[in-house]
Amino acid sequence: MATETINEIAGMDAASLTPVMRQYFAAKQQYPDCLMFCRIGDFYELFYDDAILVARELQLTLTARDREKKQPMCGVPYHAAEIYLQRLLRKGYRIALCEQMEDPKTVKTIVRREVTRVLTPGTSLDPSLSPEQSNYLASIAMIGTGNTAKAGLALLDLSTGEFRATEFSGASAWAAAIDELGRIRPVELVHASGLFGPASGGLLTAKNGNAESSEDSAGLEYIRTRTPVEEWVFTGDYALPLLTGHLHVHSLDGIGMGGHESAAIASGALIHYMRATKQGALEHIDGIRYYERSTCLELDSVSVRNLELVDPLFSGESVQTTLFHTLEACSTPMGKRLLRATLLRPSNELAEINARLDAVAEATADLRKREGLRRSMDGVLDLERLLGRVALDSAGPREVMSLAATLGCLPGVALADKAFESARWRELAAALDPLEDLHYAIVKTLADEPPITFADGGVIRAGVDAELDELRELSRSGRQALITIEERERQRTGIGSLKVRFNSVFGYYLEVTKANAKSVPADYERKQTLVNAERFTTPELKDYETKILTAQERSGEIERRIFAELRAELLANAGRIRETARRIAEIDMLGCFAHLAALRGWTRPLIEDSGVLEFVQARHPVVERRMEESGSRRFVPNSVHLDADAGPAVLLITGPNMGGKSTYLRQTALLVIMAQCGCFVPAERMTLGLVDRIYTRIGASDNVARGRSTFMVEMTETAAILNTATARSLVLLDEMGRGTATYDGLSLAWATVEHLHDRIGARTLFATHYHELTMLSEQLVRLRNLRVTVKETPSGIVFLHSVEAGPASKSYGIEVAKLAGLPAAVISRARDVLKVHERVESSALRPAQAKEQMQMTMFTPLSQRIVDRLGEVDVDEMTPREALNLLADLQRELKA
Ligand SMILES: Nc1ncnc2c1ncn2[C@@H]1O[C@H](COP(=O)(O)OP(=O)(O)OP(=O)(O)O)[C@@H](O)[C@H]1O
Repeated sequence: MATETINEIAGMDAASLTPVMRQYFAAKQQYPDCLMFCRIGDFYELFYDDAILVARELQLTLTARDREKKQPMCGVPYHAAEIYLQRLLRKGYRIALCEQMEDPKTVKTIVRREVTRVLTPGTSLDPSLSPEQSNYLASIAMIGTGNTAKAGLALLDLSTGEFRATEFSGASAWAAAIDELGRIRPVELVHASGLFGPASGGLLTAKNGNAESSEDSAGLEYIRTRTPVEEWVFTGDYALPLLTGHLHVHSLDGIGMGGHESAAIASGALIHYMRATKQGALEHIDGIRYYERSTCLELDSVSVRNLELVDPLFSGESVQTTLFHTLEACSTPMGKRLLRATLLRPSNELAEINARLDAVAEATADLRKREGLRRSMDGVLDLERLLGRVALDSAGPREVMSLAATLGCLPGVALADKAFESARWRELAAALDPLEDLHYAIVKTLADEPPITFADGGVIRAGVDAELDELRELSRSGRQALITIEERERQRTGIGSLKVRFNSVFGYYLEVTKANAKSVPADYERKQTLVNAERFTTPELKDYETKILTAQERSGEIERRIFAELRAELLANAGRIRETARRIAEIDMLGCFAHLAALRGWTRPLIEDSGVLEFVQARHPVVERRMEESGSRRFVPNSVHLDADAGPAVLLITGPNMGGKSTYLRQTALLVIMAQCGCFVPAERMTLGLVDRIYTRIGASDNVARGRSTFMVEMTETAAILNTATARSLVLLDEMGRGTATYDGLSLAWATVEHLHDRIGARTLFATHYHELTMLSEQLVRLRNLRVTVKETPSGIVFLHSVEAGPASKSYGIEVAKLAGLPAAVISRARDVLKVHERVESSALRPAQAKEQMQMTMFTPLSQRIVDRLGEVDVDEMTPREALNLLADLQRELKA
């Protein structure tokens, strides 16, 4: 199969190409980064490299346009194209649709073709998107360097019209922006072409999602498509007026972005990109929100992943391990999305958190009002996405009617909300615009059950437009007249089976069977002859046909016009609709928190501005729920007591593998996040001094796939913590240092704990298998040792999962390995080796002797002699005294 590249072929003699191929190459040259879907008749065709690639990705048959098979080609039927396009977009490709701009029937030469739209992952609506997922298109703008650097981010979710931006300053601006992107995980990132590396290649060979990562772009590997655009798009002179012009304001101050130039440039660049990809009217992008990360509890992308807040740690795993799944009991898609966003950005403001908690407390305490509120949202559909579809002109009459159904629920929601007293409920009720005027505008215009499309008419309600009513009457009476004609003609001709019929090619006609053709009167004009029938028309029939068809055509036009007016009215109110959607989302999320609190008996956390972190009898919400669902053991509650100002600041947790150390760490972080979101918590009692940032270093993350060693990743993450944590942060370190030689790891862990304790003073939970670290409690006054407990039984150990004061005495690693099913011989040998190790460590042997003994032990196992002697004796022949003597003998040998 020929695999010439487009460039090679484009260099061919243009005269040797067919006109269609010339059009194809012209389009391809304009959009070289896109897969070119070229409309030819009833198919979209792809050629050359695009054809080869798409045939492979979509498992399509690759054919050829010419005999020598030098022009590979594949195609998808036009009517079924959507499904193929979505599959390619999900894989990160960009697609250009090159359409026929003329009706082939009306032109004699070749039809004109033009690219009418460019589809990219961030600019197309994926119908399979779940309600809670957002489909962010992002852009990043960098201005200045060093301490004066600013990194601006803009995010746009086309499906809802949500448009927001933020900015980071100083030497770490770039890293912070990349981290924010890692948390949000947009599907597509637009950037200036030279931003990520040499101007030639840019960040990545962004073409078709086959991105190559570079050091600079580490942290961006989750973004499927990265799109470089010309540098000038990201300049203030171009992007700022574009943004203010689009949003109809005079200055950045008008949209709350004064002083945030890099954020505004990133936002303007997104508007440019939307226009460049021909996304049509962008009316519903009518505002932008500037947000600050500092008003929230900061969670870096590593923690978001490690704690499985919204996605499971490894893609493809069940979502049941996520906090989002455990907390998701919202009634509306907007509520689900807000919950997800809130988990990623819990609040850091005391007043805000308490306002939410007050509202949740009130709704938790009153079952009747709470259920009333939740029931009022039963019929509420996705207001934001429906609006998005209206704006993109992809909403049909039925969808606009569902929008009306949702709007119809709003007064009920407002009423249910008004039943509550607390400030937040009142604010929400006061601000909730029930949009009754828009509801009325839709229901008074559209029929109760409109058809899906305009083809059959009947979209617009009777009484809306006098001309439409008249035309409908005309076509109704016209149809009645046809029935009368049929009846009359049957009598006149004596042909009982004569029928008046219609088809789109011949219009109305009289049909008689062949057998009756001889009885047809002379004034019938023959239209068509079939095998069994003859079709005729008459001047009278032609007259009615014209009347009916003209009336139908005209009423179709009127229906479309009225629908377009309705759409324009809705779009003119897009801002109000979106604001309302935001309030509904908040009402829904608070109702969901109250529902969970009541259902699961969760308690209200006491939030204050202090260094305290105290949980009494707390449970891990996700693990507990999964245990309940599987009907397995009960979760064992545990307590935490930390006080960064005046009490213990570091908890050092030791204990066996599988003892519950990681669960204890994660549970602490999750409860802090829940509390700062305004949610009640699974604990008997909780007092929390506001946390500004949560840092986690838990287990190996999937960074290894990026080509960095586990140890390197661990140290990079630890460095980030030690460099940026504050006395108000919460630091969780799990098994730090295990990725390198024991003593190196131990020393690093030791120094890290000291640094956290002495210099930073952050509330810290440190789980470790280095028992040596427990000695730190003698030296560090604000460090406490905790241990997860186990019970030793004759058949092995039992995990109690309860956390107690004091260091663990043993690590039980070999017992856990035994439980895991390691062969008995390996377990027995490991026990021998361990004993020698322990003896060497505890004895006063000089290093040389110790080494010698270790080597001897490793290669000539002591136990072998004992095993051999045991093998030789015949137990049946021994007296009890002989057996005891042998046992004493063997023990002596072992101790020697
Ligand atoms: N408090 C608890 N109550 C009941 N089960 C628990 C509790 N804590 C942990 N578990 C269960 O014990 C298992 C091991 O927990 P975890 O991974 O936290 O142990 P670990 O001490 O961190 O182990 P390792 O040191 O090997 O990483 C998990 O399956 C968890 O479900």
